[in-house]
Amino acid sequence: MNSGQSLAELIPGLTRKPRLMIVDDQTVIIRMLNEIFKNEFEVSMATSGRQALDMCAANPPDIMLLDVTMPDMDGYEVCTALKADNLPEKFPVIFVTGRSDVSDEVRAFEMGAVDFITKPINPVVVHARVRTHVVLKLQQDILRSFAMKDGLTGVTNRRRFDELMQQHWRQAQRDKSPLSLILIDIDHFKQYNDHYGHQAGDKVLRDVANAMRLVLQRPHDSLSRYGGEEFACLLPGTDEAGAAFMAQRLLESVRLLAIPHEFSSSGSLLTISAGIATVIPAVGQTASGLIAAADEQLYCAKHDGRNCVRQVVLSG
Ligand SMILES: Nc1nc2c(ncn2[C@@H]2O[C@H](COP(=O)(O)OP(=O)(O)OP(=O)(O)O)[C@@H](O)[C@H]2O)c(=O)[nH]1
Repeated sequence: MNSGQSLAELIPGLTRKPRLMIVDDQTVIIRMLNEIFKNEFEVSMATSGRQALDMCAANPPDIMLLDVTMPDMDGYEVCTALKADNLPEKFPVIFVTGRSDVSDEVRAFEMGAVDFITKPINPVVVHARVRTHVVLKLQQDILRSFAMKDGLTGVTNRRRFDELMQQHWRQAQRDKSPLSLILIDIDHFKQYNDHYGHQAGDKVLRDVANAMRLVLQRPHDSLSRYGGEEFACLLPGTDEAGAAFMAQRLLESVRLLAIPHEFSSSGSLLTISAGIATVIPAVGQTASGLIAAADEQLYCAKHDGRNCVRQVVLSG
C-alpha cells in the first residue's frame, strides 16, 4: 500500500475521518500515538479496558490499538468481551505490548487480533500497520453496504432485513420491550405495470420507497424491500399505538405522491395497504411468528378494500 496516498484516495467514497480508539493505561503512550494519528483519524482514548468497552458500545471505532498489560482488565479480556458483545459493527484490533514472546503473539491472534506491535513503538511501523488494516476494514464496509442494499430502490434488502429482525428480536427479548413490524404492499401493482409499463412500475417502486423512507425518523427504524412490491418496516421499541401512527403516516406519504392509477379499484391514485404486528417477545418465541402475523393482517387489509391498515398484538 502506498503510504504517500491519502486515506480518501485509498478509499473512494470515504466521507469522514476513520475512527481510531487507543486503549492504554499509560497516558504517555496515548499521547505519543495521538500525535501520530490525530491528523488523519478521529482519535478517541481510553485508559482502561472497561472504559474502552463502554465507549465501543456507544460509538464503535473503525480500528483499535489495544495495550495488552493493563490493571483490572487486560487486553486479552477486552478482546474476549468485544467478541461476546453484540456490537453493531466489528472492527480490527491491533495489540500493542511490551512483551515479545512468541506465545504472547500467538495468543493475541487466537483472541482475534489482526496484528501485534511491540513496544518501544516505532511511529513509522505503527502508522503503516494501522493504515493497512483500516483501509481493508473500510473497503469491506463499503462492499458490505452494497451487498445489503436493494439495487432498484436503495433501501435495505431482504437479506439485511433478516439480519435486522434477528438483532432487534434478541434485543427486545433482553429488554422486554415491544417490537413492531409493518408489512406494506402496493395496491393493484400488477395493473399498474400492465397499463403503464414495467419501467414506470420501477419508478413507482423507487418513489414509494423514498417517500416512506422519509417518514422514519428514529435511528433504529428501518425500511427494507421485502419482495417485489412489498416492503417491511421494522420499529424497535415501538408499541401498537406508535406502529399504527407510523403506518398511517406511511399510507399518507404515498397518497401525497399523487401518482395516477386509473386502473385501481381503490381510487384514482396509487395506494398501499399495511399489516402490523406487535409483540414483546418471550423467551423461546421466534421472529417468524411476528412476520406471519403481519402478513396475515396485510391480507386482511387487502381483503377489506386496500388503502388501509390492519393490526394485531401478539402475546409474548
Ligand atoms: N415494475 C416492477 N414490477 C414488479 C417488481 N417486482 C414485482 N413486480 C410486480 O408486482 C406485481 C405484483 O402483483 P400482485 O402480487 O398480483 O399484486 P397487486 O397487483 O399489487 O394486487 P394487490 O396486492 O392484491 O393489490 C406483479 O405484476 C409483479 O410483476 C419490480 O421490481 N418492478
